[in-house]
Amino acid sequence: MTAAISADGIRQRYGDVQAVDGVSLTVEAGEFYGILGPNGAGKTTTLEILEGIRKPDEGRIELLGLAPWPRNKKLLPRIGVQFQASAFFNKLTARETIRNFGSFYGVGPKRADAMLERVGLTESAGVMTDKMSGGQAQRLSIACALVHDPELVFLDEPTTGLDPQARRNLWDLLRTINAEGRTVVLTTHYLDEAEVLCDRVSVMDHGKILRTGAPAALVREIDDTVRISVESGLLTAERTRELLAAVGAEVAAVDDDGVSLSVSTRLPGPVLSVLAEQNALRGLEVRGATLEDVFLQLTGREYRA
Ligand SMILES: Nc1ncnc2c1ncn2[C@@H]1O[C@H](COP(=O)(O)OP(=O)(O)OP(=O)(O)O)[C@@H](O)[C@H]1O
Repeated sequence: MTAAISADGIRQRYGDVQAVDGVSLTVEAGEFYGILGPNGAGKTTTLEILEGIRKPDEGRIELLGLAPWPRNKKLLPRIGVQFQASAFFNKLTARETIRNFGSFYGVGPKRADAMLERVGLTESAGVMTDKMSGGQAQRLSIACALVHDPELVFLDEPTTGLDPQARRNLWDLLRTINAEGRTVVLTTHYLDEAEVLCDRVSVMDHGKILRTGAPAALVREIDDTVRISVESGLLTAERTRELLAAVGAEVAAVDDDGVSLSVSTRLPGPVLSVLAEQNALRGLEVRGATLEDVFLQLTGREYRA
């Protein structure tokens, strides 16, 4: 496969903050690629640099084989960038907005309206953008990014703030966009989103990419950690740690979020025995590792989006 994007040694500093600290990555053509990290990890800055919207302090980028900076007009029809919903003119309808975006690329009103239909907004075509729901606005912003049929699409946290149903609907749309052959690069702070959508994901924190791989492969790499949860309040995290240490149980982490007490371990047997002896099995759930555990292992702290 040909690389759609290759970036090497990107750095960006804002005053005292090293927002991007030596990022190198490759996105293959046709791939669904995710940059996953908590707020402030440096995802948006990285994305803007890859798109050619922002000049990095350092680093080399090739986008579809060309340098995106200084702004390369040849690239613009080939890439789609999802604008944040707030970038719309409030007093334009959805139809006027998509037609406007289409006109930037020489796309006529018929094709622009067809894109509105693609994202399920035909019935809301006459609604002013400031009267749209969060899900409708996100769909419109994706439609605007796709109106000129680009081969590479960048999406910056496209499902943030949506309710679960609206998120699932958007996931279906994004899968289709990718299945049609477009390369998709998405940033997200949702672990489940990265797990469900992405062929490969880069886990990012404090401006650095910590690991890149298929979500399932990243999870497998951390050696089958199992997460055992019981109701919070049965045992404190501290007491649990003491009890587990007393029997020599190997645990990666013990955490109490006020709802559940969770223990991550490679060897669930001794942990379950200790909890059973303490009569602390109410609400028991045992599940395999997820990207959350990958993040914990890579950073030593719980994932907080
Ligand atoms: N224009 C700016 N000026 C100064 N600091 C900035 C600017 N943009 C971002 N930062 C800082 O750089 C760091 C990375 O921000 P960035 O927006 O790239 O992260 P992010 O992972 O996309 O976070 P979020 O999910 O909150 O958008 C943060 O500490 C942020 O506060």
